[in-house]
Amino acid sequence: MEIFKHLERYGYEQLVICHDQASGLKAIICIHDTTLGPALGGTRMWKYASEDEAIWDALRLARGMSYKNAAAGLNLGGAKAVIIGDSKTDKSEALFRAFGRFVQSLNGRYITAEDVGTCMEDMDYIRMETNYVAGLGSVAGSSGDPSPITAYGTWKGIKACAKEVWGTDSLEGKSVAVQGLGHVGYTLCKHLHEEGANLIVTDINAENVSRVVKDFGATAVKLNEIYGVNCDIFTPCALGAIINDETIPQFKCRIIAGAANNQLKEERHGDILTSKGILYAPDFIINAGGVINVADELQEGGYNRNRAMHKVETVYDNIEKVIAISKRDNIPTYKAADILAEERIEVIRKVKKTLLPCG
Ligand SMILES: NC(=O)c1ccc[n+]([C@@H]2O[C@H](COP(=O)([O-])OP(=O)(O)OC[C@H]3O[C@@H](n4cnc5c(N)ncnc54)[C@H](O)[C@@H]3O)[C@@H](O)[C@H]2O)c1
Repeated sequence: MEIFKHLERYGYEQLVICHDQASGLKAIICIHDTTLGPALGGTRMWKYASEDEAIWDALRLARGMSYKNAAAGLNLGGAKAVIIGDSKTDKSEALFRAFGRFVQSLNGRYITAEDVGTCMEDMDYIRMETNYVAGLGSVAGSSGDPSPITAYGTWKGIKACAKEVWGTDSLEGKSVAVQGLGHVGYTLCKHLHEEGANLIVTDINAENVSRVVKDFGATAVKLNEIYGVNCDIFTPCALGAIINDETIPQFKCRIIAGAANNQLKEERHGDILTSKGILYAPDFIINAGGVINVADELQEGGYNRNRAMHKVETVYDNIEKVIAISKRDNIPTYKAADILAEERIEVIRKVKKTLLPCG
């Protein structure tokens, strides 16, 4: 494992190995870039097959957070932490408090939050040792469940895509195929239905399907049929890697835009979508509502839901910016999304440091 070569190549700042024998804590905190501000990124708890796998995951996810936060227009850098362990059996107060002390030791360079395998209660334990944690369960004024805000931002992002493809951002009469009707998918269906879109839906959970059929008059299809249905927009809100060699030949839509993370199985699948004339809304741009929501807790005076909702509307503008860069540089949108983030970090890095006298 050539860690320093990798850190140098992608501009990483810091990799922290955290160990506490008594609680069994084995964690890695990776800070990718703090040009824009303190590095925000969740703590993942996972049964990694090896220490190398955990380190690589922390590196990959931290860099992803720099891009997500920068492109969302947040004054935050990117980081991620991973705890090696089984989230079903290895959690304890001591483990999260030990981890909280390591977060505190970074003195605000890293702000943590929940992620896969961790929950708000775990964040409450971390908070006993550090203030550098967002998304708390027990603290009044915390940002709470991010899903409705993510759904709202995703809806705005879909509208920006529609504007590009059809010249109007109205979704009235458009057919939208939604895969996954959980926390985000359900609320997104509500927005789409209220705007007059026709919904075609699927989910492995039959109850979730029935609810959307009943509440929004959606048409249900079998799990594997969702990719090939006749629709204008395909909206993945369940799993990653659903844009792949098997699904691409089935798509009949003009737009793929949804909240799911890591939708492209491989980058080349983004190139294929472009060659087929399908507009792809890069996932980390369109699903930024969750991080925008939690980041609002860090503002002076604490969380303000109206302000978070207002900020999430910029997902529309960010999709427009991605499309503009994609046209400017003649590149697929997934690459344009990276460039949007990189350009913002570079511009701010170069702003002249003028002396600010205190007092
Ligand atoms: N919740 C957020 O704020 C947020 C923020 C950013 C990204 N995301 C991403 O959006 C997606 C949805 O998040 P969520 O919070 O709604 O999760 P969720 O677990 O509440 O919902 C996911 C839904 O997908 C369904 N599903 C799982 N496998 C499926 C399959 N093979 N076919 C069809 N449906 C399937 C599940 O039954 C569930 O109803 C995830 O990929 C998540 O990582 C969520």
